Amino acid sequence: MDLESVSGVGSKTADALAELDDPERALREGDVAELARAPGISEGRAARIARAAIRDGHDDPGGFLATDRARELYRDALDLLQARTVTDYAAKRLETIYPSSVPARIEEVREFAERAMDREPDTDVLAALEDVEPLVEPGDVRVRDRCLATSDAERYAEAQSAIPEISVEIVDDTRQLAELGRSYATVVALDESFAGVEVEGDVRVEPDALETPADVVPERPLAFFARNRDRLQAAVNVHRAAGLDSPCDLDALESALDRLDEDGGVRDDGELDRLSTAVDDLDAAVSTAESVANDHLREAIEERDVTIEGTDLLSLVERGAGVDSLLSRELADEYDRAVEKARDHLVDALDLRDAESTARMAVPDEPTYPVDRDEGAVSRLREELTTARDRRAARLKREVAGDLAGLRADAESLVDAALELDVELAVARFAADFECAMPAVGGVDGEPEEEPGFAIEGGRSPLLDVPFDDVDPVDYRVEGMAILSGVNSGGKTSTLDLVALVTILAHMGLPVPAASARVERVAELHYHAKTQGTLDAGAFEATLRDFSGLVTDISSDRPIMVLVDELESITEPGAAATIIAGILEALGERNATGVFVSHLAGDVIDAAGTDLTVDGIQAEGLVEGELRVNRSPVKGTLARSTPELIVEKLADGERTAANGGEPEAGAGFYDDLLAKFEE
Ligand SMILES: Nc1ncnc2c1ncn2[C@@H]1O[C@H](COP(=O)(O)OP(=O)(O)OP(=O)(O)O)[C@@H](O)[C@H]1O
Repeated sequence: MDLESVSGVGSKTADALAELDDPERALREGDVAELARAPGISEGRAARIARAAIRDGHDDPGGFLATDRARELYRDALDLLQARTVTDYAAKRLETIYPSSVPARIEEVREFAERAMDREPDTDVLAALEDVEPLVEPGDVRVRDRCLATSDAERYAEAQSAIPEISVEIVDDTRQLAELGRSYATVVALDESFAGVEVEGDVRVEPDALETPADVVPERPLAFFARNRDRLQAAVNVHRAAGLDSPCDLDALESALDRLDEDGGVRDDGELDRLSTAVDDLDAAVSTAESVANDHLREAIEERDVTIEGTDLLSLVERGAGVDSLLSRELADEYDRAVEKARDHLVDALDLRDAESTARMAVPDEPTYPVDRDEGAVSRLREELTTARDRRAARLKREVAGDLAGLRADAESLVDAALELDVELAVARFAADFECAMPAVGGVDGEPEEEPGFAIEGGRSPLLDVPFDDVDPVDYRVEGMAILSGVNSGGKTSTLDLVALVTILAHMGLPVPAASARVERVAELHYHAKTQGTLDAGAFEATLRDFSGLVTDISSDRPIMVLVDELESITEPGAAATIIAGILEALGERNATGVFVSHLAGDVIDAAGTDLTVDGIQAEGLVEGELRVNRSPVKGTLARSTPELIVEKLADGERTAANGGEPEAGAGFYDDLLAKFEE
C-alpha cells in the first residue's frame, strides 16, 4: 500500500508512518495508538489520518454532514461521548467514528458498539484508567561505565552505529586493552585476536556482541520499561480491575517493573544500595574516622602526664624531632588503639566487607597528630567500590532486562487494550446515561433497504436545556417530506435536533437515545437551522440556490435527508409560504426524506399544488395559563397556534363572566375572533 495514497498524507507524513512496524495494518484498522507512535505524529493528527484511511478503505465518498448545523450536531454527539472517556487517547480515538452511508463501515462500528454496550463501567476500572497513556520512546541513553574495544577501523564505525549508547575505543595491543580495563567497569573486546588474553578487570572478548546490543547495554530495553513504568502499571491495574484477558503474565511483568527505578536502574537491591552508599559517603566517613582517632588521642593525651627526662628532652630537641616521635615513644599503644578505632569506624559505617583491607589502609600506621588519611589508599578504595557498584548494577540490569526481554510487544498490547477499553466504556456509559437503543438502519445488518424515512419511539434528546430526567419522550415518524407545525415553544426545533442526532448516531454505527428507532440510510444530511432575522436579498438568493442544488445537483442515487427550521424567517410571510411549498414539492419528487418546521403550515398547504403531509405538536390545553404540550407530533394534524389557544382561553373567560358561570357560545369579542380562526 502506498502510504501517500491515503487522503491527506503527504510525503513527510508517509516517511514518519514508514517507521512503524506495520503502517498498512495500522491504517487499515484505524489504529490511532500505533499511528501516533510514528515520529512527530500527534494523537489528533493520527485520528485524522486514521479517519481518512478508514474512509478510503471503504470507498466512502464522505460528505454526509452537508451543512453547518449537521456538523455542529455531530460535534455535540462526539462531545457527549468524549465527556465519558477517561484518557485523552480514547477521546481522540472516538474521532475516527464518523457518520457514513457505507453499510460495511456502519456494520463495523455497530459490532464494536454492541460489544461496548455489554461492558460494565465499573468505578475501579475508571479510576485505574486515569493513569493509562500511550507508551512513549525513551530519550537517548548514554552509558559511561562500559566500552567496546577494537583494533579495526571498519569495525569501529560499525560498533558506533550498532551500539551508540557507549564509547568505542581503538586498541592496538593487549597493553592498551589492559589500560581500558582499569578505566571502565566493563570492556567488551570485539576482536577474535584478543581471545585468551589475561588482563585485569572485567574485560570480555565477544566478537558477536554487536548482534545482541541489549546484552551489552541492557539499559536500552530497561529505559523503555522505566520510562513507561507508570503507564504499564496502570494498564496492569486496568486489566485486573476489568478482568481483561492479558497478553502476558501480569505478576511477572509487575515484579520486573517493580525492580526498576525511574532512570532505568535496578532498585531494592541491598548489595547495590550498600555499594552506592559507600561510594557516596566515602569522604564523609573517612573524615569521621579521622575525628574518631583524633578524639581518642586527644583524650588520651589530656589524661596522661608525660614525664620526660631532661636528657631525652634535649636529645629530642637536638634531633629536631617533633611530637610524632614523642607520640610513637610515649603513646604508641594509644596511637594504635586510635587508628584501630578509626579503621573500625570506617569499615562499620560503610559496611565494607569485601574492601576491608583497602579500607583499613586509609588510616595510616605512621603516628601523626592530628591523624590524617592516606589519600592514595582512599582513592584506591573509591575505585574498588565504584567498580564493584557498577559491576553489580550492570549484572542486575542484565538480569531484569532478561526478565523483560520479549515483553515489549506484550506491553504494547496491554496498554492498547486498556486504552481501547476506555473507548468502549465511553460508548457504554453514553448508552446507559441516555437510555439508548441500537437503531435499525436501512440496508445494514440485514435490514430492508427500501423502507423510506425514519421512525423514532421514545426519543429523548440529551441536548435539551432541561435535565435529561425531565425530557419528555417523543414519538415521530416521517416518510417523504413533512411540515411540522406546532405551538410556540412546543418543541419543534428540539424535535428536528432529535431527528438529526438520531440520524447522525445511526450512521456512525452507534446507539441512539430512544426506546427504538429506524432510520433510512442516506448519503447526506442537510439541516438548516433557523436564521435569526430577515435576510437581505443577496442572502435570500444564496439560500434559494442551496435548495436548488439539493434538488438538481445531487445525483439521484444519493438519498438525502433535509431538515429545515422556519425557512419563513428568511423573507416576508406571504412569499415564504409559496417558496416553502415549492421546495417541499421538488424535494418530494426527488424522493428525499425531510421535515420543514413552519408556523405557516396552513399557508404552505394552500400554496402547494399537491397534498403535503402536515404534522402538529399539539397543546393539550392551558393549565393555569401555561401550555400543556404533547411533545410527540400528531400525524396529519395542523397544530393550533398559540394565539388561537390564547383567544380560546379569553373567550372562555368572557362567557363565564357574562353568563354567571354558564358558558354560552357567540357571546362577545373573543368568541367572534375564535370563530375567525375556525373559518
Ligand atoms: N421533549 C421535551 N421534553 C422536555 N422539554 C422540552 C422538550 N422539547 C422541548 N422542550 C422544552 O421546550 C423548549 C422550547 O423548545 P423548542 O425551542 O424546540 O420549541 P419550538 O417549538 O421550536 O419553539 P418556537 O416556536 O419558539 O420555535 C426547550 O427549550 C425545552 O426547554
